[in-house]
Amino acid sequence: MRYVSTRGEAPVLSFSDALLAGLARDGGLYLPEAWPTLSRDEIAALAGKPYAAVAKAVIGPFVADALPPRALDLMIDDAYAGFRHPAVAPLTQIGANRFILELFHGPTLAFKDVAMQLLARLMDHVLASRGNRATIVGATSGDTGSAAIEAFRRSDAVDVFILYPHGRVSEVQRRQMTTVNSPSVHAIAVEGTFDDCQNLVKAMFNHHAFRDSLALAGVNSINWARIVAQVVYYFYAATALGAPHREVSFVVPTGNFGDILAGWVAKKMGLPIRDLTIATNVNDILVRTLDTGRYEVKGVLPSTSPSMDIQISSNFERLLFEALDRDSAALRQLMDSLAQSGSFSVPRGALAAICADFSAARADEPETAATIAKLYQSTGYLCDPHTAVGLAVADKVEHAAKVPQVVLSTAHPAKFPDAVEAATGHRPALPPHMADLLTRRESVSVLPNDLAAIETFIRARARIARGAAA
Ligand SMILES: Cc1ncc(COP(=O)(O)O)c(C=O)c1O
Ligand SMILES: N[C@@H](CCOP(=O)(O)O)C(=O)O
Repeated sequence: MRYVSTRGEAPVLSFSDALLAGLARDGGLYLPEAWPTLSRDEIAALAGKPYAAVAKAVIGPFVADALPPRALDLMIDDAYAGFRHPAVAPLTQIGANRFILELFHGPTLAFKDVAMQLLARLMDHVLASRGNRATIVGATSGDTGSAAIEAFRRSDAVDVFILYPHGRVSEVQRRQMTTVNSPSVHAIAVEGTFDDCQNLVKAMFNHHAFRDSLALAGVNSINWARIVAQVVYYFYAATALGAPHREVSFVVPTGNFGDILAGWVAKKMGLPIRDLTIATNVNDILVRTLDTGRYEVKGVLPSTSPSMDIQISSNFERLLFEALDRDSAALRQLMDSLAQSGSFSVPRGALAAICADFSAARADEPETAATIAKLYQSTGYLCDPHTAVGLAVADKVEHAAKVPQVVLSTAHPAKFPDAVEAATGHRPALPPHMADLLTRRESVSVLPNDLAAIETFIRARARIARGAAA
């Protein structure tokens, strides 16, 4: 399988090269040259299989010619062995035909662990086989950063620099990033929003001299391997609920558009998904885009679901590329307009294609709090505010009653205890492995939203730049 850039001006790469490249050199995002499919029988055979077995079947075609199958299998087994729930991603029924897919049983209590645990093993494997090192730079609104730090902190092959928006993540999220106490891990609080952090990371990748001298690698969903690992749980959940003999719908709390894009990829691979619903908080650029055809960035509003306080929804570029029938020149025009004016209009045909596959709705702050409270009062189930956005939106969208509707639960409620306690009066406790998190010593560098300042900071600390332990 080969990988092409959405912008059409970067080299076509193998899986391993795309894995290490992160952002394409033309500023675009990699995706496969063609979509592999699973037959109805192959999908049916996944029902009831352990999570790791489903992962091997789904991820295998994307890496086929890049890694020996046995190596991939071992990495997948190892990645999911440490999850706190034996099912890795269990389904909980909360209504007649409504289910919550719990994706927060990994080490840092958010869905990011599902992909990041595998990504770290894949990267270590490829770097070791080449005798290389890398410098990871990532942007986070709270969860990608903690998941990446946890997954990579014991790796000798990488240094990790994570940029997060100063004062805009929960205390638990911040402490997960700032209390690691490892010389190869650096938490950087940027005076700005998540969008600023993501723009800085992309700017570092687009600064080729800097990128090459530090061997930059990306762990955000700009990295294709992140998306492909997230495709797995759509197959896992849907086959548990009757696919391929029955269609299933998904509602996905959305910010950077990676998670729901993975659902769309599952559909391209043959999984019978009826509806894919984008659920946003008040940062509703995607809802506005589907409603009006105009993708228009506005200021980021802080919310109780801070991980989705995002306006520039990076992976929407991959969907647009597909909706434009892979016309890179047309895509580049839209991205140029975004860079210059903060907006673009989605061409009519592309918008129709997108709306055929996706619906979208937003939940505001009172709706989110009311949803957490209502679910707790009626069932005793505590959900986090991001999951609550999904649940609130699930109530708003038209839904075929015979089709199971799965709402992705993207974080553990204990990551956002203030919002959960305000809504229910109950403060969720951290699991035992994190019980002392709030008393650990923090180490963080606060830096301005300034590319030169961030690059100077990273260059001074990255072992590759210092020529150390190469
Ligand atoms: C808890 C949580 N829920 C939902 C999302 C949205 O996911 P995506 O950015 O893939 O759309 C994020 C961040 O990405 C998150 O951390
Ligand atoms: N919500 C995310 C934002 C970054 O998303 P990614 O999927 O592109 O890594 C976070 O928690 O950091």
